[in-house]
Amino acid sequence: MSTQTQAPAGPDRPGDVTATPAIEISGLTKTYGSSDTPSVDNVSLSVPAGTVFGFLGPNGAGKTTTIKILAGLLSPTSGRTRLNGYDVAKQRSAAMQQFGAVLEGSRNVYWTLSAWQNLQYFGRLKGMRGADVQVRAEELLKGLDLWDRRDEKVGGYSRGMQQKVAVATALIADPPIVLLDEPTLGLDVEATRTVMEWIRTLSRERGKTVLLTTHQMNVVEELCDRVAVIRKGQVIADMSTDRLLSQFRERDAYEVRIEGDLPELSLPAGFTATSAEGATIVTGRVAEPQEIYALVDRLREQHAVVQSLSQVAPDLEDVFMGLIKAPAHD
Ligand SMILES: Nc1ncnc2c1ncn2[C@@H]1O[C@H](COP(=O)(O)OP(=O)(O)OP(=O)(O)O)[C@@H](O)[C@H]1O
Repeated sequence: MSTQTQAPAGPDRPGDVTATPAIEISGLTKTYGSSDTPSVDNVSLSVPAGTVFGFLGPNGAGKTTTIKILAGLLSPTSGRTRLNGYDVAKQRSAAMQQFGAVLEGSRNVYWTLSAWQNLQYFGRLKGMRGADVQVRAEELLKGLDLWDRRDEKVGGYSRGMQQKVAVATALIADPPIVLLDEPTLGLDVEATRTVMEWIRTLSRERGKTVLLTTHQMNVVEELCDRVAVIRKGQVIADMSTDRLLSQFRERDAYEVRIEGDLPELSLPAGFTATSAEGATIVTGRVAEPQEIYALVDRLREQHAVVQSLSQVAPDLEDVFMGLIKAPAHD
């Protein structure tokens, strides 16, 4: 007689992080109410532990819906999501211990409480001991430059400070997975930098898995190891960030800055000139790098003084448009 081993109740292979993806989404579909069209349509993705994964797509593509399902805030119409091997629907309590989340509009923060009170409240809610919450809250508030204003109500903070409190709240219980929906939306340059440095530290030094959505190309470029692009609820690309960027660098535009106001310049097809504060900016796209040298020669023939030549990185909208024309996976 043979003995059958029961499948473990937790992750498929507990402790084996290489075998269990941190985030696993299989055939996920969500149709809201009586809508005919699914907002998330048979999405499957696997995010290895320790990765910063960019979940990208145009407005209304289905990113927030997917994150809300991962966070257990919405039920899918069909399909399955697992966090560190724990099924979000069937092993809810264990799955909820695996992540912290920053959702749109800092909804994981109480505005009438101070930053300190928010962290105490959410730490206790996550089952932490009071003494541990105090230590962790101090570490987070100091790290995010909020310590001096920890006793003020979050509602009175600037948008950047509120977002930093949202990040701190998500990290209070030191979860292995961090879900960040537009973590830098509406932040100024300095606050964006702080939040980005934190995300990088979380991944590189603390081994966390980060899934983030963003519309900012620099965030993708600087932080993400891998990206998936979703459009109309469907994944149209799932590849390394390097591959995504190299594919689109070829389509990059160039910008040549010329001394003086010279809108009458004769330019090759595809280039345009605009005046800008005592200078002229010539922009356009080239198929071959040599074309840019031909442009510069032509400008010099017209006695234009070239001050600078730079490549303009594509923005994410360009990337999405390119992917729609040429879907890609690797
Ligand atoms: N509560 C809801 N009820 C009905 N439809 C919804 C609801 N929430 C989202 N949707 C619809 O689902 C689709 C996907 O929305 P979702 O917010 O997930 O997109 P997104 O990719 O996060 O967009 P954005 O970048 O603008 O935040 C959209 O068509 C949206 O209108």
